[in-house]
Amino acid sequence: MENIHRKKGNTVVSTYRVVERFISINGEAARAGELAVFIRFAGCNLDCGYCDTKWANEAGVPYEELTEDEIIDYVRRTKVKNVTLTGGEPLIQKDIDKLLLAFELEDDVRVEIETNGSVDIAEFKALGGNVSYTLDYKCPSSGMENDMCLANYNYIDKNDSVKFVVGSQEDLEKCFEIVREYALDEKTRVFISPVYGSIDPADIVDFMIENDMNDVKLQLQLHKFIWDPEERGV
Ligand SMILES: C[S@@+](CC[C@H](N)C(=O)[O-])C[C@H]1O[C@@H](n2cnc3c(N)ncnc32)[C@H](O)[C@@H]1O
Ligand SMILES: Nc1nc2[nH]cc(C(=O)O)c2c(=O)[nH]1
Ligand code: SF4
Ligand SMILES: [Mg+2]
Repeated sequence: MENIHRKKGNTVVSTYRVVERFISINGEAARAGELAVFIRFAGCNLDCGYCDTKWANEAGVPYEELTEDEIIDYVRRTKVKNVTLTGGEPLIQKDIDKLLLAFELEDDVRVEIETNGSVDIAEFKALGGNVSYTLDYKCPSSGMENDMCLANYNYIDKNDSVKFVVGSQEDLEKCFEIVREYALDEKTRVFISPVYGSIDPADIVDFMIENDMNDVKLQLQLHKFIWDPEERGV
């Protein structure tokens, strides 16, 4: 993303394009059901056919330009311990490494990054800290499968997750193949989630049973059951 800076005295500080920030329960992955504070950044390098947040990726989307201090101050004021950085694609935001380092000083918070699986996470993992990565594997129906950075499976651990958002039997078969090829169920948490409204979750369960997928979890996006699935800020 384009570099944006703001001056604070003589110091130039980075700013981040935030399209929405809100408190909710996390509807997805390892901390599903727990309170979380969300920071959603503008812009994405992919264009998944099913994306439920396309609006955040549009060129003219309104955004706030927030500094690290402003983001961290907001998170502190919420008193919520789980922070989800999402988008758009959080890991293509200019200076996101600086924001992650700033979060390291916050002892009480756990940061989760929802990332699309196309960005090499090695340099971010090397920063350490209280950060976990929820990495999508973009299945065939997303149209973005060729962009996956498979080297990421060398860096993930049990504090991270790989999520397969599936919309078809072909997606399920690809999920099975990738989990097996990279032994993902031994290295990390694995979630299978339906593309909302595109596949019956019961078909996912049948597939899991038929293929002895013991160490993966079906995950339905909780927020889409609690609120209108089109609603923002939840
Ligand atoms: C909107 S994306 C933003 C973060 C990042 N760009 C990514 O793709 O992981 C957050 C999560 O929502 C999932 N998602 C997007 N549209 C969806 C849909 N229609 N049904 C189910 N999950 C969806 C994505 O696969 C991803 O796991
Ligand atoms: N409640 C809620 N939980 C979420 N977990 C991941 C989300 C995302 O869009 O990345 C999300 C979201 O948009 N809402
Ligand atoms: S990578 Fe994430 S934000 Fe980007 S288009 Fe796909 S689902 Fe949407
Ligand atoms: Mg979402």
